[in-house]
Amino acid sequence: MLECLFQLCRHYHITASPSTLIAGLPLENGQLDTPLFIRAADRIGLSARPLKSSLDQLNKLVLPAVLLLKNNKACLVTDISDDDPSAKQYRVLSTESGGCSLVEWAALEQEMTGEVIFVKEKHQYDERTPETLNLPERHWFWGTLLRSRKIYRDVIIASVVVNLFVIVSPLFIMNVYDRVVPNNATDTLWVLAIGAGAAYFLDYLLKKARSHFIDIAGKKSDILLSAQMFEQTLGLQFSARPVSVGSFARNLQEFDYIREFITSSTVATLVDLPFTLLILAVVGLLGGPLVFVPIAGIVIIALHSWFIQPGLRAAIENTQRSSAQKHAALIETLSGIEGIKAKSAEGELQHRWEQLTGHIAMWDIRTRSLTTSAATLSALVIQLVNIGIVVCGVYLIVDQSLSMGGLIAAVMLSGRSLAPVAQLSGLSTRYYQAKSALIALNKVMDLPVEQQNHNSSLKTPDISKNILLDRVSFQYPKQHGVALNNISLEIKAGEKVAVIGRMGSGKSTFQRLLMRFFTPTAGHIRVDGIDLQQLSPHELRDRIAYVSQDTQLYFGTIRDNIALGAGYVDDEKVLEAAELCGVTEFTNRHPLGLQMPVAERGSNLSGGQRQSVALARALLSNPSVLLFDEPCSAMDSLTEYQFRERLRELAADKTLIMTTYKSSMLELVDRIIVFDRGNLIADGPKDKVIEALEQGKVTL
Ligand SMILES: Nc1ncnc2c1ncn2[C@@H]1O[C@H](COP(=O)(O)OP(=O)(O)OP(=O)(O)O)[C@@H](O)[C@H]1O
Repeated sequence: MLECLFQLCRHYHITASPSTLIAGLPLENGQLDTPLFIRAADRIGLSARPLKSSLDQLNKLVLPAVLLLKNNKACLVTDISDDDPSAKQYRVLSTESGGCSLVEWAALEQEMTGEVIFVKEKHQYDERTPETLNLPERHWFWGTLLRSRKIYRDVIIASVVVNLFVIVSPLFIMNVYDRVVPNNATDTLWVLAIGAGAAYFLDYLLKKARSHFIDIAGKKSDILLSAQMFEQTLGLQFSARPVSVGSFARNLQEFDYIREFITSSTVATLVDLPFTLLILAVVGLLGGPLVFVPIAGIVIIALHSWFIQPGLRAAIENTQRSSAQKHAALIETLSGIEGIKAKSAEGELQHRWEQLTGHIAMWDIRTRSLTTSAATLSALVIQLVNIGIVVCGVYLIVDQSLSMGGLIAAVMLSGRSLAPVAQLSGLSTRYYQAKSALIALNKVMDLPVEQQNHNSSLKTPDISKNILLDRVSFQYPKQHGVALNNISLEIKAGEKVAVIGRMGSGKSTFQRLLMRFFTPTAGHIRVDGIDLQQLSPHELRDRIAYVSQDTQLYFGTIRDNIALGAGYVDDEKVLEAAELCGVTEFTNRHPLGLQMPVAERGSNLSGGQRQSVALARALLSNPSVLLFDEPCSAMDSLTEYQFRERLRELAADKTLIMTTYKSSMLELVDRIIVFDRGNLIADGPKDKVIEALEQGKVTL
């Protein structure tokens, strides 16, 4: 299917490579399925719709279409030739050569599964036709909820009927008191009872169906929204990365409040709220002026809810902010526990933790006390309204303007009219929690991501070509001073270069810019004459073996960690990379070999072992550029020696750019670049630069 999508790109003249098309998608075994195909197509401006269709139903006007074939295969049909009506032929784009072939009806029909994905280009306006009415863009949250609008429409219809049934019971009781009892009409009683019973049974079914539908809509939105949020988190530009991982994670977790808000109880209360007016109208019809008693009750509850709003808002805001702070402290402590223990700083952190917990508890209690006060007041008001209705009703009965049955019906109905209003305070708590969570998430969703348009990047040229830095400067966001200052240099294909300099001189920053983790604040980086910004970051990174100073390993096995991001790879290739980087030195001693478990962040491995796994991972895809930041800093001298010798062979036909403090590693390079405080202070053949350093002509 990926190949069909790639062919569709060619068909519609969209520039995108296969790796850009699937970048960031949750593929299973490296394959696209129908939902993922639709997602991938949507990102490049194509609209894809899967339908069940037979080959005969396929009309050439709706082509191109992707035909799903047996054995998980697919083909792209671009035309139907019906010159000869007895033998229709289908023009199928060949995925290998990009050429076309004509396939007979019978051959295709035999292979088809019956599912066809119709694909068309979404219309794109260009800058010559600017927007005039500034129509709102589809919001990530509301737009997703809108997708379930049909379900919510059914929920509203069910709610109307459910609320109509609310008046059944009071009317039944009224008729029993006013007509059945005075006339001993037991037959009528049974007719009424059966009618009311049937109505209640229907009411039960509708309520069940309503909550089921609300849950389905909520679940659907939940899955879509969570996927969008995670995609956004993974795609964030490095420059927009949150200051605190812990509080960022907490903000994402607050999505739970939104989830709660869009599920059953809240939505049902919200939908029931307007029907209070209908029930009040029935009370008015039955009891005339009696209706003013529940209205007074509603006004008191609503006013109380309104008065507590500012306090509630403040309490919820403070609870959520302090929870984010607490979460940030927890993550920071857990990730740096060794340093804390080494300095016996547990007490300090414990103090900070307890202070935060106390602060959260204080605001939590405030939220609860406000919500409870509203709930208690509502319960009191409902009781008082009942008494009020009975007292006023008796006067009306004495006045003969109300029947006994009418009074009982009015008491029952007024209780029902107050029920949704009584939930207002609980509703507003959930509303503010969801609103605050939505604001925090809106900020996350507005952060810039690396690749907004998956079809706007150029296909990455072979980056084994020259890499040129043209007056490149870079300053980290919210930092004083530049990390790199006006750097111009060219690294030729196949060159072996060491980047050296004192700590903080900009060596790692230089590599991060080459990886496009950050964009230069001035100047340009070009690969084969093309600005790095025009290239797809995913493709670019696929072609560079990058190993950073902080080796990152993930929970799983050594094999999982080596094959990370590579999709399906042969065991042989994994073993080859593992041997090359010295991983087998320690996995061979383990009973599980390459299946040896790795704890989170690789905490069960030594620094050197982590480094060798990271190197094996980088070298697995046989890239054309090797970009290493202190590759052997944590290795013992024997492992380093063995790695160096193997790297010498491996890097023979590749470009090697390596930062190092180890003079032994300089054996691998021909050229040395020296940085100092972000400036390029020396660049030349290895021997000359070393000589200049020794003679003090270049000082670090
Ligand atoms: N993520 C970051 N955010 C803000 N500033 C940073 C960041 N990373 C590095 N810096 C700053 O940029 C400058 C260059 O750092 P860089 O990591 O490139 O140095 P380096 O030469 O690799 O140092 P070392 O040899 O110690 O790793 C330093 O002043 C550092 O404080």
